[in-house]
Amino acid sequence: MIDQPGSSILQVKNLNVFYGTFQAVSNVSFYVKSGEIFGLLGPNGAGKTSTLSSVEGLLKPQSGEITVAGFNISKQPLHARANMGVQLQATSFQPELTITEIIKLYAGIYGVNLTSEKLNALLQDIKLEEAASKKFGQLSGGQQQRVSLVISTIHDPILVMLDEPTTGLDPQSRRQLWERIEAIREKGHAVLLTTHSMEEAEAVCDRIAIIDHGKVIATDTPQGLIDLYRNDPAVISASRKGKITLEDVFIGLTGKTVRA
Ligand SMILES: Nc1ncnc2c1ncn2[C@@H]1O[C@H](COP(=O)(O)OP(=O)(O)OP(=O)(O)O)[C@@H](O)[C@H]1O
Repeated sequence: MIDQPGSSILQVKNLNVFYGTFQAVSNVSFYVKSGEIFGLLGPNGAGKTSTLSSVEGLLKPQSGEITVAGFNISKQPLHARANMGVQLQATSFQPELTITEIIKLYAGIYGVNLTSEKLNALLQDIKLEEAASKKFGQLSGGQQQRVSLVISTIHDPILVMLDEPTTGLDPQSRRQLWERIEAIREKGHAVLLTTHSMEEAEAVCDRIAIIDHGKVIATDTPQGLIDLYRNDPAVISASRKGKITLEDVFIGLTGKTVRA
């Protein structure tokens, strides 16, 4: 049941994804409002990427309805996709191209008029102005992530989707990326991200959904989930430091077993 979607930019209703006979996503529903950062949390194999790929239109779900900015992803895919920005994996970019060439290439693909002032401002913003002529393949993982986020937001989409955006980043780069994600929220746009970091979920997400075995098992604000489950015996037994954290709630709800 979707409660109070309000001014939702993204609505996902009763999403079901199968790979052959295996059901990876089962009746998943959630919404993301304007000015909201929404996190999908779940153990390995829970169905987060399958959900994200369905929203991105890269995967055709067996059933369910997805609307982005009011456009149905299967009926009006071009309109829906024009309103979203997807952070691509570093391996999606041509390593021989320079940062400048890659940013210009994607600006062209998205039909964005990128003046040299705007390009310089973007490069300054991600602290890569001096590396502008470096080949993408020569950048560190963190630098590549920053370029990738710039590209996903170059056409100023109202929904930005990030699959584990800060994995492998040092604390400084992670903080900087969080600030960039928060700047998207401040514009009144929406962010859907996946993360394995409970710290990240608590630091930047306004609401989260915990997914396990393809199903949403809880949705609330991080603090709301802690308050709701703090007396749950499984959550208390997961607690390590005498106080209940979001990670304790996550382990309490999804179990201690490492997924195959
Ligand atoms: N192309 C595919 N063919 C068959 N099974 C798949 C395929 N893609 C994903 N799966 C399976 O679907 C389930 C959900 O995978 P998914 O990648 O959505 O999980 P996830 O929550 O993103 O996991 P992780 O945290 O490990 O990235 C897993 O059991 C996975 O093995």
